[in-house]
Amino acid sequence: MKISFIGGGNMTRALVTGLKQNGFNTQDINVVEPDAEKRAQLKAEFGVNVSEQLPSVSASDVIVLAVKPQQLRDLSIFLGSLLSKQLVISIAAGIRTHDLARWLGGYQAIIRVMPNTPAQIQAGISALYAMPEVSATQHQQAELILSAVGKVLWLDDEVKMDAVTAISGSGPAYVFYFIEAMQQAALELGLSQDDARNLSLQTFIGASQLAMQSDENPATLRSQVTSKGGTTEQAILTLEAASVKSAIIKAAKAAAEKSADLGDILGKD
Ligand SMILES: NC(=O)C1=CN([C@@H]2O[C@H](COP(=O)(O)OP(=O)(O)OC[C@H]3O[C@@H](n4cnc5c(N)ncnc54)[C@H](O)[C@@H]3O)[C@@H](O)[C@H]2O)C=CC1
Ligand SMILES: O=C(O)[C@@H]1CCC=N1
Repeated sequence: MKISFIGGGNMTRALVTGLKQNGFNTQDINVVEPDAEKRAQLKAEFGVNVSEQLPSVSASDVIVLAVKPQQLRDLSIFLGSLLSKQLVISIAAGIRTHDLARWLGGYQAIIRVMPNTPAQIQAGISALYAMPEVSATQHQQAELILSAVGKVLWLDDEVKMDAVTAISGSGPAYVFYFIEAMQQAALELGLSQDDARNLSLQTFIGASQLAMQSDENPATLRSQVTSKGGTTEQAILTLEAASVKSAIIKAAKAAAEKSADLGDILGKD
């Protein structure tokens, strides 16, 4: 299977890293990227083919659209004439498949995907939504690519993509934000950089794995850490007083709303 990525930025790098680590032949990957420095870096780092020219994608079985949502329309209007039988995968936040199909001149072999950056260590999770016209083989092609870099779930309703974007697409940023705060606290409490990093990250990994493997819900697991009159209780009381949980919920809802807005606004053209 030959894959072309259009846009050689953060998410393409994450996907290509994961695919390479999983044994995918990078000679079968082509990246179209206007920035010469990025092209040279991608070629040197991954051994992929790179091009400045969009027509280079015609020879691929799968074309992954990995440009910013705001860049997708202009690109798609040109891309439409180059398509014959390829599967088009769009990872752009917010952009709905029927708008993309319209920009591509009525081309409907489209799967919309929301991946996330842990794909680069094959620990991603991607949600996929296929237009009804997508063939069984094309479903398998998309699943093969995305399952090489993490877990995969299919959505039956494209509307859910806004929620997925807010949770797993943007989610790594919320987790890194929390880790930043934990590390800063560790430093302010007098620990070294190394100890701050190790203690924070191993705590995140350990707690996540425990939550994954346990039958208990996170609130119960939290209560098992929280001794009455103890240290955790003081921390949780402080978090509650600062409305941290409701701020996180509000943040995710703002992300979902932004995804829907991008679809509404950019889809008008
Ligand atoms: N970064 C993330 O965590 C995630 C991003 N996404 C989506 O992936 C897409 C790309 O995001 P990033 O990689 O973060 O953005 P980015 O800005 O890092 O990469 C976009 C790349 O596209 C290139 N580009 C611009 N116009 C182009 C054109 N006409 N032809 C070819 N390449 C062109 C730019 O030079 C840039 O290198 C976005 O639509 C975003 O919504 C989806 C899931 C997660
Ligand atoms: O921030 C963004 O718009 C993209 C989509 C999900 C993660 N990054």
